[in-house]
Amino acid sequence: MAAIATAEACDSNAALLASGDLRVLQPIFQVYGQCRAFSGPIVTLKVFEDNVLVRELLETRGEGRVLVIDGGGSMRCALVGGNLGQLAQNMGWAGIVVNGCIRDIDEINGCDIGVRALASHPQKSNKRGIGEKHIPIHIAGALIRNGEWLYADSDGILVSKSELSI
Ligand SMILES: O=C([O-])CC(=O)C(=O)O
Repeated sequence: MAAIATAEACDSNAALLASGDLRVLQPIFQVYGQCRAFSGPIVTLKVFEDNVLVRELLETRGEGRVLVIDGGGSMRCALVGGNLGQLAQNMGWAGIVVNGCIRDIDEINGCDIGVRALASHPQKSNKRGIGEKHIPIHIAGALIRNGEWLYADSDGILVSKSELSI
């Protein structure tokens, strides 16, 4: 997929930024995974210290989409680890953005996907299966809706109401 540079996208889409159709996530994320730049349609998920639904979604075909998880910013456990990173790669997801923590960082850094998360944490999450898929979420100062587009590179992360053209 042709990469769109986030800085260039901001410079050339001032009207979209002003209207809110293009949003810049606050720079709170650490960079993990082999793909420093990635983009795709967004699948949203809201959970709290429970990653059963994360696995459920990553077991479906990614088709170049990006899973964006609102984990409530919890610093008490990891929502994604090496197994789920490998699963995401194998199922064709472009990347995962986590408002929360991840673990098995060395394994995740070997996966051919892009990953952003707040931090690493060695402890696994609960396995109750509680959460909501495909709902609007609010992370890093931005509202994110299922089906919108995400663009991430070394400069930051953008969310766009529709696909951006170069
Ligand atoms: O299963 C989990 O809770 C997450 C994990 O450690 C992995 O994906 O390897």
